[in-house]
Amino acid sequence: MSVIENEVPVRGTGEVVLSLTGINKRFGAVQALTDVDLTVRAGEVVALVGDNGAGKSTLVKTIAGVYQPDAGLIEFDGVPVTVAGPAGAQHLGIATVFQDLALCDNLDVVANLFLGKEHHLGPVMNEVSMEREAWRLLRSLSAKIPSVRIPVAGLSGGQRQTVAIARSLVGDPKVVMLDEPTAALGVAQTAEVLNLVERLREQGLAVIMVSHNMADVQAVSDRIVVLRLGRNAAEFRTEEASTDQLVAAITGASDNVVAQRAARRAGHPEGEQ
Ligand SMILES: Nc1ncnc2c1ncn2[C@@H]1O[C@H](COP(=O)(O)OP(=O)(O)OP(=O)(O)O)[C@@H](O)[C@H]1O
Repeated sequence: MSVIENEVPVRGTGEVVLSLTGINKRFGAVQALTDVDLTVRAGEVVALVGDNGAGKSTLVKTIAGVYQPDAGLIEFDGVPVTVAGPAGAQHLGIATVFQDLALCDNLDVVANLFLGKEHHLGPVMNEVSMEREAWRLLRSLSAKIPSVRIPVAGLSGGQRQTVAIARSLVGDPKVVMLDEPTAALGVAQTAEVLNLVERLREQGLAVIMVSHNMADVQAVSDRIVVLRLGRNAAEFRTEEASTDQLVAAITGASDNVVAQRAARRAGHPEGEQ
């Protein structure tokens, strides 16, 4: 098995890649999202947090093209876009790793990575090219996968998450959304997955990570966006947010001076209050 050099494309960091303004989404009588704003830059990890029912999944699915917003603006690379279905999201360069990972247990790592996007050489699949690309992707994530020719059923939870994240990189996206990537993982595997998130940031990707785990969020994100009852409740620079402040913002006990100041500070340059 050949291992080629680790070519990792690094994009310009700091530019706004994805921007959502005033997003609204209603399901029948339920107003799931009300005037939600979200911005993600290249080389930035934004954690999306909130209690059950806060609207995180609805927002992720709206960005992923699964739902169409009732109102609001989505801009990708500064251009207003309509994310017309999951294929439209993929075409724009928005990849999503959903919680169920949607891996085919009986297929090997290579087959899972390129499911539906197989490389062809004339009428036959180009296994050599796919295997080479599989190793390149896994190495770009510093992933610990022993072989790309074993069925994913034999992999650990962390390795399965690794394969799902590597698969999201096929097609060279600019935005990667991770829905609860460490749910149900042990301590070591969680650390492994958080390392992958760091690698995504290093590659200049804009990363949105949904998580209930405040320790994970604080370990790996640059910014934390809190949703509550379908609205923006607070936003923090991660290094400025204490766990107490986060919990207060999530639960709604944030209508106190400390959390409001933190939220204001996150939205303004230093010294500008
Ligand atoms: N397809 C749907 N049909 C009807 N209501 C929905 C649908 N999807 C979400 N909702 C409702 O929208 C609101 C937001 O739900 P959402 O799943 O986005 O929250 P969440 O923050 O992801 O919660 P969790 O952490 O439990 O996954 C909830 O009141 C939910 O019941």
